[in-house]
Amino acid sequence: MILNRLSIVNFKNIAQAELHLSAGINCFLGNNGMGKTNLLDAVYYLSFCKSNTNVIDSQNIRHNEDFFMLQGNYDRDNVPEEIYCGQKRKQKKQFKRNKKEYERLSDHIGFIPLVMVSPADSELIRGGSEERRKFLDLVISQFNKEYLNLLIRYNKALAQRNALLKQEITENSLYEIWEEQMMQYGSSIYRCRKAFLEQFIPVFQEFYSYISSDNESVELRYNSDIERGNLMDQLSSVRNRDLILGYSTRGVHRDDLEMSLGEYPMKRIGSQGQNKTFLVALKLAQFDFLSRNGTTTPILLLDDIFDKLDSKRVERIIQLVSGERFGQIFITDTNRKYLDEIIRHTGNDYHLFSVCEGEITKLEEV
Ligand SMILES: Nc1ncnc2c1ncn2[C@@H]1O[C@H](COP(=O)(O)OP(=O)(O)OP(=O)(O)O)[C@@H](O)[C@H]1O
Repeated sequence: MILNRLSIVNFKNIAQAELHLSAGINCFLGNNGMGKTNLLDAVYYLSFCKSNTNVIDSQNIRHNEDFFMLQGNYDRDNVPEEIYCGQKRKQKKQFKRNKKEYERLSDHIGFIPLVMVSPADSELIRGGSEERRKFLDLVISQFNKEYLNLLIRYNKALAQRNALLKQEITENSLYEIWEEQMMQYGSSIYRCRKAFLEQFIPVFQEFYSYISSDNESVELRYNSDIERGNLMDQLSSVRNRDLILGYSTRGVHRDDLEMSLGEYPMKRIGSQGQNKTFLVALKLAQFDFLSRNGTTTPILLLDDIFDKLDSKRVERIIQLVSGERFGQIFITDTNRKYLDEIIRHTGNDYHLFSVCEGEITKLEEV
């Protein structure tokens, strides 16, 4: 998937931009607060029909303006595709593919596959288990449509059981209906997560080793209550305790991915650079997985990922993403002098742009 041309009007601090992009690496350089992330967010928007940072659509309209407009002209395996998004204040957004408006935005999601790595993703490591389940669910549901259904059904049964617990109902038969469903859907969710991780973990480890030049060993371990035995039996055995707590303490809604560096938890002992490497390796493994299981190579957005990484690791990441497994890449950085040099050494096609107070200008390569 290649974004050849991007037009932006009034999106956040970008008043107007018309960019012709490289099919290889596109690098956006500028000081803090200039609009680099906003530009990547515009690319993200055209894939996911929403901003990665701001959930309220109208807040993405440039201050004191009435609308924003984004248009991307893509090459999807040699087929041209035009994606348009228009948002006026107090109106529903318009989203069109080749000038035809989508009836449901969900029909578009997945059509322009994209993976973004941004500083906010550090929650994946530092945050609670919910962040990691969200990550698993997002990646799996992008290629397995049935998975989303399983999650919906499981969550419904869980909500019903929790409602009984909150009302302090003690009749066993009422619980059993929902506990059976939690077991049935939960076991299927477990199998999907397990199968996904069996493919995902070796790729993640391969990427981490490459970026860290084999200096550290990292692990990802999947933990689930399903592995402790029959879920229905477990739920019935903890029912009295759950009644006191008012929520369900067993099930796949508590699954977690244990992340470790050597023998210790990553979030406790990892340095900032090691955490960043871990995160980049996770997201690149997500990219690899989507690429293998999807119909076209995703676009990769790397927002401000080089902060806290030493020059060796930056170089390894650039080498990795400019290799055959990756496609078109967008990178932001704050005027890092040697980034230009590293990219030039890869021999890939690349464009450099400067971003200054929302104005984007193409820089000539030296
Ligand atoms: N709706 C809006 N209208 C006008 N300006 C906006 C709007 N939303 C955000 N901004 C401005 O965009 C700027 C932030 O841009 P962005 O996050 O892209 O910066 P950046 O270049 O990525 O910086 P950093 O290097 O610090 O990450 C801020 O100055 C903010 O005020």
